[in-house]
Amino acid sequence: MDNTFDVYDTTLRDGAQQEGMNLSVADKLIIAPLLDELGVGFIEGGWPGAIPKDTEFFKRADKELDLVNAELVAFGSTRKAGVRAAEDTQVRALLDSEAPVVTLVAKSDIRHVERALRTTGEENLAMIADTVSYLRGQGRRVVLDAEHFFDGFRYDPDYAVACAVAAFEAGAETVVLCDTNGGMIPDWVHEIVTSVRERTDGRLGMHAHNDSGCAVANTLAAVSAGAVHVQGTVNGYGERTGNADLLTVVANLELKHGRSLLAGGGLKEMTRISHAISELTNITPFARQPYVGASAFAHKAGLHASAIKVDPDMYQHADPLAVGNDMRMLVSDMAGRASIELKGRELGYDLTGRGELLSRMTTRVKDAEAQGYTYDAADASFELLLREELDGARPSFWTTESWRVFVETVPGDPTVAGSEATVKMHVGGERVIATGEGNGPVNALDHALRKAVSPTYPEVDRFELIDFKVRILDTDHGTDATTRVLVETMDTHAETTWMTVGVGPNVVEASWEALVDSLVFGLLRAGVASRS
Ligand SMILES: CC(=O)SCCNC(=O)CCNC(=O)[C@H](O)C(C)(C)COP(=O)(O)OP(=O)(O)OC[C@H]1O[C@@H](n2cnc3c(N)ncnc32)[C@H](O)[C@@H]1OP(=O)(O)O
Ligand SMILES: CC(=O)C(=O)O
Repeated sequence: MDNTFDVYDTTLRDGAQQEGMNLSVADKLIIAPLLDELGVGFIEGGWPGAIPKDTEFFKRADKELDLVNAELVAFGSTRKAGVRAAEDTQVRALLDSEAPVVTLVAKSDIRHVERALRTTGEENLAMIADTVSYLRGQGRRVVLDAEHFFDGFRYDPDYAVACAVAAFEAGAETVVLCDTNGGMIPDWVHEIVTSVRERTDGRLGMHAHNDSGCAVANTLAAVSAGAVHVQGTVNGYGERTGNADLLTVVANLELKHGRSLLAGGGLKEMTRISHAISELTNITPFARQPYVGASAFAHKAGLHASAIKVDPDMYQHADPLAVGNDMRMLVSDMAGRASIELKGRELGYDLTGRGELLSRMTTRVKDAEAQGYTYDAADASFELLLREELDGARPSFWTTESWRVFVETVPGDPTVAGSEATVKMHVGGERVIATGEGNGPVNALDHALRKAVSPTYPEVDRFELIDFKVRILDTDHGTDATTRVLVETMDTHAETTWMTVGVGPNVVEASWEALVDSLVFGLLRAGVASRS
């Protein structure tokens, strides 16, 4: 048996079956080269003949894609019952796609054959054999996805194995055992794959869905039982709870089993490619995704930080750089001096040997967090606090004398709804009074603040507020509860973002604090000197 190991990506086919995902042909043409760059061996592009967009994708892929590492695969089903493979329109569409590899889905659970296909077990075996040998005769490499294999095997092992044997005898290079309903657990998978290996000597693969939460573990169990082909999707996209996350599967096989699977050392590109594909699918990346998630190597507990200071391996199962990710320190009420020191280092401040300062900072962070501040989400506010401790005073570009805001609504007249804010400040050596209008009080304050400071600090015009989150902290206090506001700001020139936090007895006061800090931090980061 050929023991070459296949990494087979089905993001563009099974991944696209995820609720809410809608990939255009153009999206697929951008994602395919990213998968190729990752170094997978196979890219399943879709089902030509069934889905018009996929037919179009293969037509354009033939001309527009220049894959270096991967073979393009067309997916489709075996011929229909009672029809010759050569006359089946779906099979014809697979050939017309010009893909060098075809993956056929075939029923391998006798109950599905009889109840869903409404045909006999014998005819289904003929459908598999005919379609595989016809495509082989047309010069295509063929993989067989044995649908519902595990459930089918548990019900009637002889029939499930007969489907695999029919495919091998007709020339399929690999039979992929599919946990289509995703309900398997690793020990069942290991036992079944082992048993199938005892009954056939062809190449076996694994295609797992995540309904039991075990898709990655099931894939690894299949590999340890002898499977030599793994299927999955980037970021675990897929129908219902998704497919096995191919990134996690491959990272585990490379880093724990010591195999080299991705061409061109693609492992190091994994985090970047995962996030680039999230952008294209328009699905927010999952922060806690193994290996590539933003939180995958983020440490919050003070005790972890104190050991990490000695050696990062003490609290990390793998080197984040191996998958193109990075270690991050989170500062919160769980921080200790080591957390502050490491966070400072991450932000570019060497706090080695500054024991007293670290103790003061730790106390300030814990006290502020007890009031509702949250620094693990607001690095910029943490840095301002640190600067204050280091310089002996908070960074300052102006002083605020007062601000006020009022809201006007006339019931029944939506044109009157609006807010107006006035700020009185000392900026650039002058007393400035500025007003701003907005559709709400925070918007009006933001306008007034910028109007007051931008003649002296025109840099603020490039700072854009891109996200604003409000959280009521004492939910049992109703309208007089403490409010926390998180503001995300972007420097449109530098294309960097930062988060600031404000806490107050109401949303407007909390917002003011977060807004002021966002501009102050932006000016500091842009290297602007105080002109006050
Ligand atoms: C487990 C998986 O995820 S497999 C991939 C599933 N992906 C998709 O279904 C997406 C693309 N699907 C489609 O566009 C459509 O469902 C199509 C074109 C495939 C079929 O649509 P229709 O022709 O309208 O068929 P309909 O939905 O009525 O029934 C499915 C037909 O496929 C047949 N069929 C189902 N599985 C198989 C199979 N493995 N081999 C051969 N025929 C099959 C059924 O028997 C039924 O045939 P019938 O028309 O003779 O009754
Ligand atoms: C083939 C496939 O997608 C499945 O069985 O889940």
